[in-house]
Amino acid sequence: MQRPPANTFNLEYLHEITNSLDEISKQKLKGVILTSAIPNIFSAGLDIKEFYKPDLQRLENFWSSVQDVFIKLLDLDFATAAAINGHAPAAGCVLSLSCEYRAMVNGNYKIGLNEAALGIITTPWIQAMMYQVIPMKHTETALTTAKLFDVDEALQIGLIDEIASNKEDAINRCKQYIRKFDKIPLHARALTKQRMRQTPIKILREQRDEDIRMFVDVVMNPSVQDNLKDYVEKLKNKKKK
Ligand SMILES: CC/C=C\C/C=C\C/C=C\CC/C=C/CC(=O)SCCNC(=O)CCNC(=O)[C@H](O)C(C)(C)COP(=O)(O)OP(=O)(O)OC[C@H]1O[C@@H](n2cnc3c(N)ncnc32)[C@H](O)[C@@H]1OP(=O)(O)O
Repeated sequence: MQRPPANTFNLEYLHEITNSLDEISKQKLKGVILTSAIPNIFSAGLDIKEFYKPDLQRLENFWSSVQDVFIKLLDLDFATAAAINGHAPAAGCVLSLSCEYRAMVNGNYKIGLNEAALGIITTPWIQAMMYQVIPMKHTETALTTAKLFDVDEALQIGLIDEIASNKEDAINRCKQYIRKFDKIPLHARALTKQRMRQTPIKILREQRDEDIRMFVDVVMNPSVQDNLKDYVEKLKNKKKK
């Protein structure tokens, strides 16, 4: 990912990602590694500008595009791994959860889902993605407390699989993970993966419209807009301090 300054997802970038995923799905690949070209930030999540004082039509398109990206990512036949070379809050964390394996670079980085702190409720398919990786009890506590984990904590609860010393090491660990499937029939691997992931995929496919309505309702809630206003200001003012 290379969308400075923080690899955030706006509508256009989501379309680019969808096109790339369509492209790679046609190729006979062993696996894909998601990482960031931006030092210290894997992804800062969704672009807050998309949902602060939004245009309604664009907001609906935006969430529908988020759904598209995750349906495609969860459903990829080949192995997926994330070399998390920096902060991965919110949708940055969800992106890594869509992969089968996560190596995170050691450093003063945070990963987790902090939406509740903004008054936002995570949707059922995202909750399912998290409790397929870490136990339900940890998921509930993490989501309700808007917990952002440091690297050691993330390893301890299983939110990441390994700690890497740097980006290259993280990528090498991802490659080693992908090589584990060299001798496994592709079809068997792909179907097993699909069945393991059927909960979030099924929710996403069957409840798309309801999910969009829920998202729009949450975002347009006046108290959420107030929270977002403060949050945007806080991010802007960070540099001035
Ligand atoms: C709100 C969603 C609404 C409804 C959802 C409902 C249901 C769905 C539930 C879950 C779905 C999945 C979740 C999605 C929600 C999100 O992803 S919301 C985004 C949440 N992200 C964050 O809270 C991260 C905010 N950023 C940071 O904490 C820091 O930037 C970070 C620790 C990542 C890096 O810190 P640092 O290295 O110091 O860099 P800066 O803070 O200086 O940032 C660099 C520039 O990037 C801009 N920026 C950072 N994050 C965002 C962002 N999310 N959107 C837009 N812009 C962002 C920042 O302003 C700086 O810009 P500048 O250089 O000043 O121009």
